[in-house]
Amino acid sequence: MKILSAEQIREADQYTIKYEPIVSSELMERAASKCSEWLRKKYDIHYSYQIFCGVGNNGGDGLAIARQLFQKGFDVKVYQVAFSSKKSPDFILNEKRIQDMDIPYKIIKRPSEFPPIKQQKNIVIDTLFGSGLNRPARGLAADMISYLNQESRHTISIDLPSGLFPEDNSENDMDFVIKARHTLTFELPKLALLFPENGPFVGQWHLLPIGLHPRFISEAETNYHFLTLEEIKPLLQKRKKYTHKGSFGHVKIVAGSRGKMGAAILATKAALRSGAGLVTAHIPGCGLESMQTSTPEAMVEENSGTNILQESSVETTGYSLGIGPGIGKDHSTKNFLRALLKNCKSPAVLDADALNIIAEDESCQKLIPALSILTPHPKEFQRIAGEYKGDLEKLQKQKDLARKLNCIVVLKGAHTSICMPDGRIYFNSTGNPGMATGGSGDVLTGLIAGLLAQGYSPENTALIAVFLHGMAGDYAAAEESVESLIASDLIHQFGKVFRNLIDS
Ligand SMILES: NC(=O)C1=CN([C@@H]2O[C@H](COP(=O)(O)OP(=O)(O)OC[C@H]3O[C@@H](n4cnc5c(N)ncnc54)[C@H](O)[C@@H]3O)[C@@H](O)[C@H]2O)[C@@H](O)CC1
Ligand SMILES: Nc1ncnc2c1ncn2[C@@H]1O[C@H](COP(=O)(O)OP(=O)(O)O)[C@@H](O)[C@H]1O
Ligand SMILES: [K+]
Repeated sequence: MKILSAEQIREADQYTIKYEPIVSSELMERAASKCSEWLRKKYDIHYSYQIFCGVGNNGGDGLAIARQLFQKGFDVKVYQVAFSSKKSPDFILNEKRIQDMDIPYKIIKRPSEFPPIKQQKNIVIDTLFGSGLNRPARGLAADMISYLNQESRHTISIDLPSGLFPEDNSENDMDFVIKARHTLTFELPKLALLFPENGPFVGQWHLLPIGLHPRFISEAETNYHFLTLEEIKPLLQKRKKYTHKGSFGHVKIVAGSRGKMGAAILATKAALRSGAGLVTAHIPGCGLESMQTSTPEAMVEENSGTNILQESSVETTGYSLGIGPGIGKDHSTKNFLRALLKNCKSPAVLDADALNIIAEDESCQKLIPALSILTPHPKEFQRIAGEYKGDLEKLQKQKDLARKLNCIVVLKGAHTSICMPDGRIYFNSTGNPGMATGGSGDVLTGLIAGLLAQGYSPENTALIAVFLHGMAGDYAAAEESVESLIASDLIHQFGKVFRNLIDS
């Protein structure tokens, strides 16, 4: 699914109006009815609504939502926040409709007119600004936003939390952005909804399709995508009858040190459960017994080091390598990694301490095979890419790094972003906070290495693995809870994930 800019979304609205064709007020009516349906599904008739409208089309949405809820018998109060006299034509039309009905409607011109916010079974609908915001909120609008943030316990924003720009908020004044519990956004996700720093404003967001013209969307150019099931399903290969273990590649997990063998075991098990034909774990001697006992399906190759990985020759030809979980940063491990990378000619997966080591050693970065997949979490990313001010700058640094190293950079977190060397970025749609638990990254490393071994391109490997990993997290959380989820649970869910994706 594409992520478009505010400008492109405006064009998509206009294109839909012209070529569907549909009059703009009808498009607004359609958008509003998606919102009121969503609200009615979630909140029963005992809930009341206080709807705060600006004077543009976002405010127009608010007026139409108010009318639709009122017609269904809900207790609705509507407020126009008169921060400007320039009302949009569709706002004026909907204002007229509301005034012709018996819906309580007040115009707020100054803060002393702010109404009390009902606390019990009451929803505040925020339609002050949507994608038309062109400067930070000031004056009456800013005061209204502060007041609602202070008084309302249950705010739902339409299209965007008012005050938030759809992409770049680096120059915004975040004191004057609505803090919503839910954001109902139209048709396509906006970049700002995917940034962790905007989480407190956006709350949980939901996509409501409003039937923008598919031709415009399919022809629109963008570097940003939202990764959904529809994109992933066609990428998956079904196993053929006359295949054998040699058909599914050989993974080598290079991982572990004393006290951190769990990382190696999790990555190895994940590689096995990803469907790789063979998996070998290259580990320090201290891990031999635990690995063989916990994971009898894997072969073990003992490093010359007892407690850490140190210089020894490792065969890399014919393997998909997953390097880094739990290896530490000992001087001898650094030398080992350098020699390993020098030797390795095909794309590998680099994670955890492998990334921390290359972060400190620029010359080592040049040894990373082209189209390798790097999987830093935000702290590891900062070590390699340097400091950044906000999430937009972080994204730019991610692009710079992917281009510089000619690698795929998977920046982990909620909505993990996957950046290709040419600058395309995919944001993941699966996963949940239950996955913020030690070892879940190691599982991802094993899964990526396992898919890579089976012949998926590095690009498709990264997309599929991140999506499946999150899906496994969602299944695990649904079966147990986000609180109790541990990394091994993810591996246990791989079976169900594959079955649902490939066989369905
Ligand atoms: N036909 C359409 O184009 C559709 C538009 N829709 C809604 O329309 C919204 C966009 O509407 P608009 O473009 O009218 O803009 P908004 O309603 O988002 O913004 C309101 C107006 O306020 C002004 N403004 C911007 N920043 C301001 C500030 N800081 N202080 C004071 N005034 C400011 C702008 O000139 C803008 O016209 C979308 O977010 C969506 O909610 C939906 O109804 C779907 C259909
Ligand atoms: N809040 C969250 N929502 C979705 N996914 C998350 C969240 N927090 C963490 N994850 C996922 O869990 C994994 C954590 O990886 P990482 O930080 O490397 O853990 P570890 O090093 O302990 O294995 C990543 O794949 C990340 O995307
Ligand atoms: K809004």
